[in-house]
Amino acid sequence: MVSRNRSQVKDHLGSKVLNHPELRNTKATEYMSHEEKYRYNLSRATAMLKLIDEEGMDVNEISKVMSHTVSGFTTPDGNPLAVHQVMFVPTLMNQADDDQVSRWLGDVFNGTIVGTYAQTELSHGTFVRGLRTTATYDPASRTFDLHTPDVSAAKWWPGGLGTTANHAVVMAQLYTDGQPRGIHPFMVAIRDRETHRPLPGITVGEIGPKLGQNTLNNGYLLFDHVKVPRENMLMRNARVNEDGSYTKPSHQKASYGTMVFTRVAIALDTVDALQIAATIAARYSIVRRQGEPRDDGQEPQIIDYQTQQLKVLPHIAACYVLRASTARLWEHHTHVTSEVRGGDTALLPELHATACCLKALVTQDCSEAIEALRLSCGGHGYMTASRLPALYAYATAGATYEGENTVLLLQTARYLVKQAGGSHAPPAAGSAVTYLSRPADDTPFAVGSPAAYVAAVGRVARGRVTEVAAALQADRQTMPEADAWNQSLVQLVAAALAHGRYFVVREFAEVVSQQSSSRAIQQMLQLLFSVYLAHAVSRAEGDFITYGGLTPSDIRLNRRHLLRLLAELRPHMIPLTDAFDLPDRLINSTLGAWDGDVYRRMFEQASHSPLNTDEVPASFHQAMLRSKL
Ligand SMILES: CC(C)(COP(=O)(O)OP(=O)(O)OC[C@H]1O[C@@H](n2cnc3c(N)ncnc32)[C@H](O)[C@@H]1OP(=O)(O)O)[C@@H](O)C(=O)NCCC(=O)NCCSC(=O)/C=C/CC(=O)O
Ligand SMILES: Cc1cc2nc3c(=O)[nH]c(=O)nc-3n(C[C@H](O)[C@H](O)[C@H](O)COP(=O)(O)OP(=O)(O)OC[C@H]3O[C@@H](n4cnc5c(N)ncnc54)[C@H](O)[C@@H]3O)c2cc1C
Repeated sequence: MVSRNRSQVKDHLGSKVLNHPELRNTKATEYMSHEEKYRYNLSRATAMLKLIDEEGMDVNEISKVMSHTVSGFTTPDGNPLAVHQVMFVPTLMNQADDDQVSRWLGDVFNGTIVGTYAQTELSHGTFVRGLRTTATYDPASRTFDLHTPDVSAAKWWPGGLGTTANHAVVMAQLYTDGQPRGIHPFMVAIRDRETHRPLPGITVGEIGPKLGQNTLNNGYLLFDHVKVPRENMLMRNARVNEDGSYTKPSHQKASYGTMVFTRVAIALDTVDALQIAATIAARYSIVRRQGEPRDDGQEPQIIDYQTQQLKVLPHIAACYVLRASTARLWEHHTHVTSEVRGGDTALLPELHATACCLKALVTQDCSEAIEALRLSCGGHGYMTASRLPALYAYATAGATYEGENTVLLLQTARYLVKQAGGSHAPPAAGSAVTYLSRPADDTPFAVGSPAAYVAAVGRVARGRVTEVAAALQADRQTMPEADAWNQSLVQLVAAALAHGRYFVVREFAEVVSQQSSSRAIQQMLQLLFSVYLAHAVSRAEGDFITYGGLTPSDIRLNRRHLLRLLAELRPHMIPLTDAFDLPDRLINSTLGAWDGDVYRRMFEQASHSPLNTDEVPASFHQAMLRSKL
């Protein structure tokens, strides 16, 4: 397959799955049992993997398939092979050495090896250094002894581990020569390739129901002194030689590379979920009429209420703005990864800092936005068939997995305060933090000027970062580092989010300025940007007064400006969501179909309820009448 960008891959696969003999026909899964749902989603995930294979995609393109637009259709209850595709395969590609890649990859691609990424334990997820699974090297047998010291160190959460995977990349504390060497990845067979039974010493199973995505097939895993050959430690970065001598990786956190990649992918993908939710809410807000009839005798379309415009329209603008910045992050990741593979890790700290704060900002914004969009659909938004609950469950999981958001924002803050204090290597040209070492942009604030808003967002970021850096510095003189850090946690998180917001708006400003193909498109992008900026100010008015140079009068003007902009955007709402180019079957919502035939669809989906099969369900007689209540 020729190289395509992510959006082309998504469109291409979208049309392929809609016409694929094993994928095109869907079933409603709401009334299936846990086991039936798993079987249905697994068989579709497998058909999808075959399709990817037929398409001849390379590993980089496989990760693009993660697009929620496509995977939400193929595996509506969660893809049991997602972690295989998005974490296991990339970990092998990036952390196994060339010999190991050639040893395993054939079996991975012919489906003999199905894997997961087993890092989190019952008692440790965030604090990776605290993981307690051990891998102790024995030079005599040239094996590692993998062991779970007690139940709190059981691996817990890995996707696909429950009943699907037969291999895992296990992150464990390495010991050689009696010395702890930190967390390292090991390729471990956990189930027999033929029988799929757990191998000796392995205890494995599924962890049970969750808020959503119940067929991700998350699992638990314990090791009772399982012997793993030396050649199964992934050795692209660190090495253990036969005699037990140990070679350190070129970068201390080289083994955390998969997490950086997945954070970037999650940020991109959560915007897909927001686009779907925004399309559903926009279409429903046009169809739905309710209230005192107007002069034309019709009840108003709910989108004509100002409050409804505020609930829906800023999130459509956010789709455009966040799509652009996450796409830029993806490009940046691709570039830095190739540098790191070539041995140059100079750009890694900033990539890590940016990936952490964008993953956090995007998943937080998108999950809040999807919930607001769900509420904007009133009672019907609460129906499973609206798809909005599942979209929320998907987006909010992204706020926790792959690094809990607060924790990731603190990683970004750590980088920012070091930059502000000059204790980090100076940023490279084009870095996203150069503004911290320059005087603040003093462009005066003016409603109607996107450049003035961007400057104000920059002043907020700069003000937040420099203020907390100074507070931290002062506290460090009087108390231990951990206490000083803890005294500033809330402000550090706010500083990292402000930095993330500045990154996002600068990237979009560039997109708008570079758009030259059509004046009309540029004007529309400007309008979307203005809505996003005015909404951002309205959500953080205190910050814009405290750090951004806005006066209370500017704040009042901005509130009015935002409402005017929403009225201006309102006639474009449907074209702007149609432009996401989401076929009805990929949207899969009673409220969000293109033809707006909402009420017929709602009745149609109710007909699937098993409680409607008989006029009087047997359960009624069994449970109520017999109990003579
Ligand atoms: C919170 C973390 C980052 C702390 O890690 P720790 O080892 O304790 O950090 P230190 O305090 O020792 O060192 C900080 C130091 O290291 C740099 N750094 C940290 N991470 C990276 C990285 N990935 N790449 C480059 N550099 C990194 C950091 O910048 C500091 O540098 P200094 O120069 O300032 O010293 C860590 O524990 C962590 O990442 N926790 C989150 C755990 C997590 O994300 N788990 C994911 C599990 S898999 C999953 O959830 C799958 C989901 C399914 C799906 O995605 O579908
Ligand atoms: C759907 C799903 C799928 C997952 N898939 C996988 C997988 O495939 N593989 C895998 O290995 N893992 C997986 N995970 C696990 C996931 O990565 C962890 O749950 C996540 O990293 C958060 O860690 P935790 O659960 O330890 O949260 P905790 O760290 O216990 O978080 C609880 C609270 O403590 C706070 N907190 C913790 N540390 C700090 C700190 N230093 N400073 C300030 N506040 C702090 C957090 O902010 C949060 O409010 C999955 C999780 C989910 C929900």
